[in-house]
Amino acid sequence: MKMIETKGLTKYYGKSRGIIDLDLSVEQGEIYGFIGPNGAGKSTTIRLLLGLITPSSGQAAVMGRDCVRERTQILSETGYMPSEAMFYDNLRVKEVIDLSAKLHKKNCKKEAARLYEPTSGLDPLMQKEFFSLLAERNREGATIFLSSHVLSEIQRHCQSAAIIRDGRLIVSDSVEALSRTSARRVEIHGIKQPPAIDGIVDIDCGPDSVRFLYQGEMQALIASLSGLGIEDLSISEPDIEEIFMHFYNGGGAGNGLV
Ligand SMILES: Nc1ncnc2c1ncn2[C@@H]1O[C@H](COP(=O)(O)OP(=O)(O)OP(=O)(O)O)[C@@H](O)[C@H]1O
Repeated sequence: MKMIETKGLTKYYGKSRGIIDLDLSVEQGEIYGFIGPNGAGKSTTIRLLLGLITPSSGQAAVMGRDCVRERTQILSETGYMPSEAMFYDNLRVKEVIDLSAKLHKKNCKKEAARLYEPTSGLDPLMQKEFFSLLAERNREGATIFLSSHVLSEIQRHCQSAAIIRDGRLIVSDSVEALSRTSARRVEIHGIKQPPAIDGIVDIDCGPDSVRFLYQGEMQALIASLSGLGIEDLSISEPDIEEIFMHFYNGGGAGNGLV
């Protein structure tokens, strides 16, 4: 069963854009990441899923229930923890999670779906506790929808994810597919400028080294380096933050990774 499904979901606040034409699909039992910068539309989407606001157009369903007509049932079966909950300093993470469940249902183990906007204001130890509790709830059967602007967090804890920017879906896929790229992070010591070939972005020149992202034939890169007096060379996979920054910025919906 689809735990969350939206089709063409759109919300305008007067004339200002909330989200536009959002299609999401979250399977039962997933920990699903929802990634986007500030103002992208993450909270708007969650408020729509909980039926707290009504869409301008399009549909949304949680556990097969319509988010407008069946909002009361959705609220009684879903846990929601907004990021602001973390500002109650004297509550422990577990207490906040359980409180959000108890607000709606006595036995949180039976709870079917949970929506979180969690980690602002959490110190690293609390974050660790938070994610281990989420994993525990997930093992008990809860589907988790985790909204965040921290990509590495999503990469570590989610199976699938959607990336949203300026109110629109950029891409949704398994985290593994989202992290896959042919681009490489290259660091070279002994030169001050990158080699003169195509496919080089994000150049960072040091006094005796240069770092960049390279997308292209490895042979072409190696050939371009010959005779440059290189002392050391390392080639590694870029992390998901770099992939997002350099290969999703400016892309439209449906763009695949490089
Ligand atoms: N009540 C409101 N009235 C008018 N505009 C709003 C309202 N709530 C949100 N917006 C606008 O909708 C857009 C999406 O905001 P939203 O809060 O959903 O983004 P977000 O991704 O959750 O951001 P953040 O990570 O900062 O919480 C923004 O441009 C925001 O200014």
